[in-house]
Amino acid sequence: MTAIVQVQGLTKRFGSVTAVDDVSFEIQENTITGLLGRNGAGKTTVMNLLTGQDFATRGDIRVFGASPVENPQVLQNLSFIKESQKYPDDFRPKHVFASAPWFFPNWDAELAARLVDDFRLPVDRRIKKLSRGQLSSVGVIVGLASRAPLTFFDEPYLGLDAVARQIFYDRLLEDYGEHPRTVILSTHLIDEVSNLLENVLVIDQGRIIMDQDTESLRGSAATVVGTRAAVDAFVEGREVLARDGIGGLASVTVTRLDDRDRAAAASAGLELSPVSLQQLIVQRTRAQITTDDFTDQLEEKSA
Ligand SMILES: Nc1ncnc2c1ncn2[C@@H]1O[C@H](COP(=O)(O)OP(=O)(O)OP(=O)(O)O)[C@@H](O)[C@H]1O
Repeated sequence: MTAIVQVQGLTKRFGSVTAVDDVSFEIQENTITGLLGRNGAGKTTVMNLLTGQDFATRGDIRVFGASPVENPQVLQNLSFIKESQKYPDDFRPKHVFASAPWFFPNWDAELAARLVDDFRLPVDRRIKKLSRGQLSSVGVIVGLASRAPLTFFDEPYLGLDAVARQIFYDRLLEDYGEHPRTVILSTHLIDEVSNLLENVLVIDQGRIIMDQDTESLRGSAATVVGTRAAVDAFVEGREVLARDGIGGLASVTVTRLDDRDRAAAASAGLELSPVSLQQLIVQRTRAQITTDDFTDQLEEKSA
């Protein structure tokens, strides 16, 4: 495995706001990674830093082994698709696609044409007149057809309808299968993309709170359902991510169940159900907040 992105002790401050707080991580070549987190968590800031669009306050970033800042060798291998992309005033989608080969050496015009059909994009209409979803599809087409060795999608599909989003996921997977590359995707639609993602990086308040492959993450927790007494007895002493219940029934999400635990749950008459990636991330993010609050309170008390 080759690390395409290597980040060490990265911090970005905007005045008194610490948007990225001393984070370190790596992203391996030819993988699809989800950069996930709540609003304002720091995702766009991380992407801006990795693509050389902003300067770090502190820390080290290596992309293809070098700093991305003003580095054409690195930048020509990147494609960064973001919601706030600006185009010249009189540009139409056909102008975007015609100029793309200048920026992207691997540009595939045939793929772009196929995607234009898939998304039913009016290529002759001025960009300013496009609907929200049509504008997003311009970005998605550029991101896919550019076939950049390292592609960033930052919330690429605002306004895209469910059919168009599914087309994006399907085409990304197909094309990635034929032309492997490294993709970093930031999104709030975690369950929709969960089958796409091989790794997840979860950022919260500027810190990485999860850096894991999706497979092991999925297997890391399960929800135990049954009578309250049996569930309580089973989960005692375990790490609990979430609790729910009604009347005499309880539903508790716990981590790290091995085969023996699963057999014990079955013989206690309990049901185990898998936890979706979205549930897991929401629960872990909440657990982190609670732990942070608790630590803050302790620090305040001891001050
Ligand atoms: N130029 C700036 N000046 C001041 N604060 C900023 C600036 N850019 C970002 N921030 C702050 O940094 C934090 C991280 O912002 P960022 O845009 O990276 O979050 P995000 O995870 O992409 O959020 P969202 O999911 O809402 O798009 C936020 O608190 C934001 O308000």
